[in-house]
Amino acid sequence: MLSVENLTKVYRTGDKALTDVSFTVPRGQVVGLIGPSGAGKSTLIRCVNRLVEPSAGSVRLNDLDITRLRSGDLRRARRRIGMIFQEYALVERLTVMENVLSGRLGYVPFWRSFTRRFPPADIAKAFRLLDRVGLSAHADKRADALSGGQRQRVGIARALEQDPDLLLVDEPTASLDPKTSRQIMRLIVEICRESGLPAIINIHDVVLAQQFADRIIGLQAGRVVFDGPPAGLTEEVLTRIYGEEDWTAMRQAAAEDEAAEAEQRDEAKKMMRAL
Ligand SMILES: Nc1ncnc2c1ncn2[C@@H]1O[C@H](COP(=O)(O)OP(=O)(O)OP(=O)(O)O)[C@@H](O)[C@H]1O
Repeated sequence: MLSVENLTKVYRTGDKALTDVSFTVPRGQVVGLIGPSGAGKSTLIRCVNRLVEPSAGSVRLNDLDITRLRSGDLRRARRRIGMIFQEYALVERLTVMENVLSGRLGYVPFWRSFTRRFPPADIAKAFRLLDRVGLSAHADKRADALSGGQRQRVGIARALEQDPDLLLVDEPTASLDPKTSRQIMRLIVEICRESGLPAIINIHDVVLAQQFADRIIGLQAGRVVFDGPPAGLTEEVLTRIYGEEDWTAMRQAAAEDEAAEAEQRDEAKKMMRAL
């Protein structure tokens, strides 16, 4: 379980990015973190693994107070926090398998990581994970030969190879088309449920968050202004989070996306009929 208590972050510039943020995420729960640009979503995700140092408050993962750890212990704790990124952060010239195994780098001794000699159990686990994310046929391909959706699947497998107790996911679908975005969100949520992993997903696409997350936390100017089930995201709540103008624009964009997808499906049908 992840427990965030009264988390506050003031950057050196004086920007107050988070104010008194508190919530707990139980095992297997996927939280969609939403809010307008500058609301503090990235800061919150980064404060959890202390890539950004919180100014006050605490972050606990199971029995470990992450906010009190010193460098060596913090490094060990970070191994247990899997991260999935918008731009996948793969090593392009390495194979899919090597990228997944790099999730173990925090665990293997330096000489082993240098020679890339991983224990058989790690390799067996990587094969199982590649199978789970639907990439077993691609294990030996170079990462730069994959599509965006496939790359993100590698990113997911790499995070899981770490044996994490928590997943932090930063805009996982921002570089993907709508259909692939839904597949990736579905995969992340299914995996979290199967393995009892708590997850926080920073996601700007409200429709996608609503469709897949178990719970939504809405940030506005660094404060939690909504914390509840996806069904609770009423117009009034969305206006509270995004303000009138932004929310209208976002719904318009979602409607346009949907229309574009429908058009693509029609085109595909026409082409099939013409064959
Ligand atoms: N390194 C930094 N130094 C100073 N201020 C920062 C820094 N990073 C973020 N901020 C400020 O903190 C606030 C929250 O930013 P943050 O990036 O966490 O928001 P966000 O919700 O993730 O936005 P976006 O959706 O645009 O990524 C903003 O006012 C931002 O300008």
